[in-house]
Amino acid sequence: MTTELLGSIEDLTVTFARRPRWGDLRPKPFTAVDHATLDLRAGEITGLVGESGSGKSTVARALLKLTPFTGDATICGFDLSTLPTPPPLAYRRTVQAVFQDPLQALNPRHSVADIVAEPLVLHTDLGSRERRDRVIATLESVGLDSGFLPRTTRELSGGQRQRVAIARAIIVDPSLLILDEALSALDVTTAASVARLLHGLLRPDSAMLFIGHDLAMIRQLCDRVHVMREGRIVESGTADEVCGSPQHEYTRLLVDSIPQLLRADT
Ligand SMILES: Nc1ncnc2c1ncn2[C@@H]1O[C@H](COP(=O)(O)OP(=O)(O)OP(=O)(O)O)[C@@H](O)[C@H]1O
Repeated sequence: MTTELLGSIEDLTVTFARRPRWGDLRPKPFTAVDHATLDLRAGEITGLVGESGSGKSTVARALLKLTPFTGDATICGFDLSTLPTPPPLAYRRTVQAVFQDPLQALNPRHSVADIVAEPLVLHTDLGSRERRDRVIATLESVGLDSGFLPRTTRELSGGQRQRVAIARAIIVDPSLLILDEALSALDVTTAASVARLLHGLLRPDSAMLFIGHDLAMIRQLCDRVHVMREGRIVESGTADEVCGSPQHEYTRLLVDSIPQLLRADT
């Protein structure tokens, strides 16, 4: 089955200036992402997996226009190389992101109602009544009821906070949702239930980029997978291909580190 291409990223390269050793005065270029090429397809969750420091978050930051890059990237018709920084509202509505630590991303003094409604204030001209209805419906879609509206994020569990972060990201119907280690801080059961929720939230005309280091979770959740190592994508394929018969030695190491029970084809 061929699916519509929603994002096309070719030769994405991000270079930072870095002092190689303590005391070095001159920073040297360090390539965090090295000619990464990947597609994002409508109706699919694409996984980006690799060990810590392999460049996954830097790919996400480049797609959000938070870090400069070279190469070509077109997301939902937006050519990122010509898009200004910061990107226009239309792009920020189209591409939303959820990160690992919702406490950092969500204002701890604001109520859940205000946090989830904020993108509606920014991106739509809905009145307060419509906004409230939409917030309640979106909270329900992530498994939270209206009792959460007055609470602050400090009063929530990690899983509930991450659901609030997801509600805030999806309330404006983004075409691409980037999840950068969004489940990594959750316990296994909560992570599994949020993963099921994400699967249910995927629309046929939207895509998700799921970044993580847990290949077992990636296999359960994603349609396609790209494996990153030291800034390069070393292997790409369907989740079953990559996890079931890994071709690259590094992917084999990742697969071998998954407990047997999770690896078994079920
Ligand atoms: N602003 C920066 N300046 C210099 N180096 C950076 C910067 N941001 C990231 N790096 C480096 O780029 C490399 C890739 O970092 P990145 O955060 O993308 O890795 P990651 O795969 O997402 O890791 P993790 O799983 O731990 O989040 C790392 O070596 C990191 O130290």
